[in-house]
Parts: sequence; structure tokens; C-alpha cells
Amino acid sequence: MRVGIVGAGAVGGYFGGRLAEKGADVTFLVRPNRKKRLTEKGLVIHSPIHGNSHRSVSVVTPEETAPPFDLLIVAVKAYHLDSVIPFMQTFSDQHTMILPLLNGYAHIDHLQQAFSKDSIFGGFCFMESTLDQSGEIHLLGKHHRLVYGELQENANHARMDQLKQLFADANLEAVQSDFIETEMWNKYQYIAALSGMTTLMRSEIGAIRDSTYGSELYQQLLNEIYQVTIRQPLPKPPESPDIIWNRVQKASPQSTSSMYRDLKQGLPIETDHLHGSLVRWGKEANLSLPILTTIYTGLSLYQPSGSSL
Ligand SMILES: NC(=O)C1=CN([C@@H]2O[C@H](COP(=O)(O)OP(=O)(O)OC[C@H]3O[C@@H](n4cnc5c(N)ncnc54)[C@H](OP(=O)(O)O)[C@@H]3O)[C@@H](O)[C@H]2O)C=CC1
Ligand SMILES: CC(C)(CO)C(=O)C(=O)O
Repeated sequence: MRVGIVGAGAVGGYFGGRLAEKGADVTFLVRPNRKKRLTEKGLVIHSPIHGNSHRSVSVVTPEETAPPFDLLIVAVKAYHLDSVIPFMQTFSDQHTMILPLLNGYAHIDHLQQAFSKDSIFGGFCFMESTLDQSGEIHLLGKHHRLVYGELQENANHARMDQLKQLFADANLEAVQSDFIETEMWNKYQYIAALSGMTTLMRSEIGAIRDSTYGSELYQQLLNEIYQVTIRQPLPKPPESPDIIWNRVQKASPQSTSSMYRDLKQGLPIETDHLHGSLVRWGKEANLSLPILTTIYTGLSLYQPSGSSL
């Protein structure tokens, strides 16, 4: 199977690198600067738990040509999705499977409109991975789990078997899900609340939980997000705010979110995709979402500056 990884960043670089390590036929779809780095220095992964890796990899830029890929794994930030769609269209055909790993859910609809509806899989990942200044990948914790599955309307076991074989024996944890929409929304609920609270409070999770009204506010936010979530057509019920709050309580006090880290560095953030979409869906359903709307409004006023707050 010819696999194209769209975006050789913290997520795509990591999973693509692990697949290449196992001998899969992997090519990274990148922009010219990333191509230069990868060609000169190779793809470097640092992981104290799962092992380091340094290898040469195949890359392709939008100006080049290559036959269509069998699978495109999409790992760009949501605000770059529009710019990669033409790039993906150049390197795909009607048989290409598309597996996005972005946080959130609005990108699914977007991809289904740009490609054939049944080519799009559901997917997401649990990991804490970053790129350093030289473009090397650092997996910070032990998690490197990728969850994927056919969206309800598409169930096709032959394709699922192909993906299972691709991920088998790679140095990553791949989980096939029969309820991928619900699982994506469970992660979405968790990350929308975590990124919203840590960025609004400019704090780690422990300090928020310990503040006088922090826990109360956090749970109210989870309730608002849940009101939007339960209105989605999901194959099984989503996790309730209590279950997610339980997880938040168990998280280490130092936990933050990648959005908080991006904000601190003055980088662009995915708030329109994560919080804005929830607010828009909620307003369509006439829901009152004061905390979510405050978070989204505050974050949409933020201007990336490239420097620390
Ligand atoms: N990092 C993490 O630990 C986690 C991230 N996620 C989610 O995964 C998604 C990806 O995040 P992450 O990997 O961290 O993001 P990164 O910013 O690390 O990587 C995104 C990559 O996309 C590339 N890209 C952007 N536009 C294009 C383009 N037009 N053509 C080719 N490549 C392009 C960038 O390339 P360039 O180098 O040229 O800028 C960059 O390398 C997000 O939705 C995030 O929320 C989910 C769970 C954990
Ligand atoms: C849930 C978490 C913290 C790690 O997967 C994440 O997705 C993020 O910070 O963006």
C-alpha cells in the first residue's frame, strides 16, 4: 500500500516515521522548506519510552508529480486544511482512502465535500508530540495511540483489514473502532474543554482545579459542550460530563494543552475549528453557551505574534 502523509509535523512525522521504520511504503507530502530539512537531515524522532529513530524518507511537494496514493493520512493543523486540499487532490484518485487525525470534527464534513464521501475515515490520536526548532519530533509521554474507523455510512471491512495490516507491528498503538464518530466526539469534548480552560486561565490544570471557582466553571463548560455533543447523530452515546470530569481530576497537575503551548509561543491556534464550530452548532440549536462563547470570543481576538505572551 502506498501511503502519503499530509504534513510532516509532530503527529504526521511521528506516525509516518514509525510506519516507514516498519518498512511501509511511506511518502511525506510537504512544503518546500520541510522538504529541504527532511532531505538534508532525514526524519528524526526522539522518544525516551518508545525509542529514537533517524532515517531518510521520501517526500513530495505540490509542484512534483507522483501516482495517486492508496492512503493519505492527514495531520495538519485545522487552519491549514484548506491549503492542503488541492495538494491532496493532485495525489489522490477515487480509490484513495483518507484518514484525518486532526482534533475536533468539523474537518470531516469539509473533507467529505472536497473528496468522495466514502473515501473519508474517522480518526484521531492520543499523544503529546512537538517539533523543535530544527524540525525534529519529540514524543513527550508514553502515549502514541492512533484510533481509526469507518464512518457509520461507509462500513467496509476489506478496507479496515488493509489498514489493520498497515499498522500491524509498527512501533505505535493503532486501535480500530466500530464507533469512531462517538470516540472522536469523546476526545473532542475533552480537548475543547482542556484547551479552553487552560488558555482562558493561562494556567495548568492543577492550578485551575485548586482555584475557588475553577472546578465549578470547568464542569459548567463540560456541560455546555455536552449539550452540543448529544445533538450529533452518533452510533453510541457519548461520554457524559461526569466521566470526562473524572478524567480531568486524574490528570497530572502540570497538564496543559497543545493550544496553551501554542498560545504561549505566539503561534496560531485551532480555536475556530475546536471552539468556534461548537458555538456555531450550539447557536443553530438555540443553546445558551456562555462559557464556550466567552472562550471562543477571547481566543478569536488573539493575534499570533510569534513571540511569548
Ligand atoms: N501534537 C500533538 O501532540 C497532537 C496534535 N493533535 C492534532 O493533530 C493535528 C496536527 O497537529 P500537529 O502535528 O501538532 O501540528 P504541526 O504544526 O506540528 O504539524 C503540522 C504540519 O502540517 C504541515 N503543513 C501545513 N500546511 C501544509 C501544506 N499546505 N502542505 C504540506 N504540509 C503542510 C506543516 O508543515 P510546515 O513544516 O511546512 O510548516 C507542519 O509540519 C492538529 O489538529 C492537532 O490538534 C492531536 C493530538 C495530539
Ligand atoms: C489530549 C491532548 C492533550 C493529548 O493528546 C491533545 O490532544 C492536545 O493537547 O492537543
